[in-house]
Amino acid sequence: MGKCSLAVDIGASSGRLIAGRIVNNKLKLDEVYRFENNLIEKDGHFCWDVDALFSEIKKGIHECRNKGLQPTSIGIDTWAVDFVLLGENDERLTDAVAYRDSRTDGMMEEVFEIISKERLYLETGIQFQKFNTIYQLFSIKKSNPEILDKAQSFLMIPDYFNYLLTGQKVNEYTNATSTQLVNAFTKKWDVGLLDQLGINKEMFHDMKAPTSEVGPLKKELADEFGFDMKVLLPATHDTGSAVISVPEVNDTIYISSGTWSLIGVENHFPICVTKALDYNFTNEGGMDYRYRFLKNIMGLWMIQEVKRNYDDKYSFSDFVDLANKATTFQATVNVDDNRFLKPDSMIEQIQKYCSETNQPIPNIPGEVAKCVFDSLAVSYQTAIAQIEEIYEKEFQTINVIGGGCQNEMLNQLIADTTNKEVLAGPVEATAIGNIVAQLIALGELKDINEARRMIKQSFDVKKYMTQKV
Ligand SMILES: Nc1ncnc2c1ncn2[C@@H]1O[C@H](COP(=O)(O)OP(=O)(O)OP(=O)(O)O)[C@@H](O)[C@H]1O
Ligand SMILES: C[C@H](O)[C@H](O)[C@@H](O)C(=O)CO
Ligand SMILES: [Mg+2]
Repeated sequence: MGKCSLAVDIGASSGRLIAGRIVNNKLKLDEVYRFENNLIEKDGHFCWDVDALFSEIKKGIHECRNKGLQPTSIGIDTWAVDFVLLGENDERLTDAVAYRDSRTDGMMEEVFEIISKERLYLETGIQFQKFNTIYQLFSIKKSNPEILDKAQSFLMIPDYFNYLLTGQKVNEYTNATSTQLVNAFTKKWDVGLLDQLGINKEMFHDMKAPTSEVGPLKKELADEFGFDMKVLLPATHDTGSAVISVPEVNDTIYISSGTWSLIGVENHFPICVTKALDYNFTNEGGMDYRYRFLKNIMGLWMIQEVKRNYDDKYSFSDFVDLANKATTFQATVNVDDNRFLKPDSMIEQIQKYCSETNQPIPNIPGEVAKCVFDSLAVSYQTAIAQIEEIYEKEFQTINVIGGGCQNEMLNQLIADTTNKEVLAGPVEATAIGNIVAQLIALGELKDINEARRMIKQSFDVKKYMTQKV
C-alpha cells in the first residue's frame, strides 16, 4: 500500500481529499475524493452541514484503501472564522452558522462602542469583516447569552473535525488569528479583549501551531478504517496552507483565488499601521509564526453565484469562453460592495449596480461574466497599489494560486491591468501546503524553505505578460 499523507481541504464551495508523498524528490499528488460544500438553511440561519462534511471526510478516508493508499497522517484545513461551541458533555450547543449569515449585521458597530476600531486593530492586526468570529460570538452573547454561559469548548471548524477524529480539543493558531481575538504580538488569545466583551475566556483552548500533532485516531475509527493515522496540524486556515505553496514568496504578491480572492504578501512581523487599517489589510497568522499581510476581495464567489443563478447551465470554463466573446461589453462594479456578500440574485445586484452608476447593463451570460472578471482585475490592481504604497516597494510578480488560477482570461486581465508578470498555479495550492506541513512534522521535509523548493520543482506554473501595447 502506498504510504502517504492525506490532506483534507474543504473550501466554501468544494472539498477534496488529496494524498501526497515524495517520489524521486518531487511531490506526487493523488486526488482521492471530491465533494460539494453548500450552505444549508437551519432555524433561520445559513449554516454549514458539518455532519454531512464529516461523513464526506470518512468516505474519502475509506476511498484510500480502494486506491491502494495507506495514509500515515491526515491534516484538515477549511475556510476561516466559523466555529461550534460544545457543552460540558461535549454536546454541540450551536449549529455551524456560516459567516455569510445575517446574524452579525450591526455587531461590529456595537463592539466598537466597547473597544475602538483603532485599538482592536492595534492589538489584533486583523481586517474588519462583519463576519469575523468576534462579531459572531457577540451576536450569540446578545441573542442567546445562556449558550455562552454553558459553553465549555470553542472549536473552529477544522478543530471540530480534529476533535471528532481524535477526541482531542485544540485550537490551531493560524485559523485562530482570523477570529480577531488573538493578540498579533503575543500570538495568544487576547484575554483582556475577551473580558471586555464579556465572552468567557475559559472555553478557548491552548493554541497549537502547524506541524503539531493532535493525536492518533479514536480506536473505533481506526478499527472502522482498518488503519490508524497521526492527526497532524497543517495551517488549518485554508489560505494559510495555500500561501505555503507560493515558491518565490519574497518578491511576490500572491492571490489565493477561490471563493474569495485573498491578495497579499508574506511577512515576519505584523503591520498594524494606520494606512494598513485604512486600507483594511489583515495580519493573519502563518506557518512558523509568519504573517499573511493580505486582504479579502469578494472573489469568484460572484461567478459561483452567477452560475447558480443560471441554474448551473454553464460551467466555469463556459463563462470564460462566453466572457471572451463579449469583447465590446465594458462595465465594472465595486466587488467589495456589501450587496454582493449574500444576494438572492447576484445577476440582479450586478445589473442594479451598473444601472445606478450609469454603465451598460450586462444582460447575457458572457456580459455578466466579463463584468465580474473585469471588476475583479480592477480590485486586484487597487489592492496591489495599496500594498506597494505601504511597503514602499514595487513587486514584479503576482502568483495566482488555487482553483481560480485556471481562469486564463482573468490571469491575462491581471497581467494587462497591473503590467506585471503573472504566474498561475498550483491549482491545489491549499492541499499542497497542507501536505508539506505534515511532511515537515514527520521529518520527511526539513522546513518551509525545503518544502517550497520541492513545490517549485514539482508543479508547473503558467506565465502571463501584459498584451497591452
Ligand atoms: N476550469 C476552470 N476555468 C475557470 N475557472 C475555474 C475552473 N475550475 C475552477 N475555477 C474557478 O475556481 C473556483 C474554485 O476555486 P477553489 O477550488 O480553489 O475554491 P474552493 O477551495 O472550493 O473554495 P475556497 O476558496 O473557499 O477554498 C471556482 O469558483 C471557479 O471560479
Ligand atoms: C471567511 C474568510 O474570510 C475566508 O475563509 C477566507 O479567510 C478564506 O481563506 C477563504 O478561503
Ligand atoms: Mg480552497
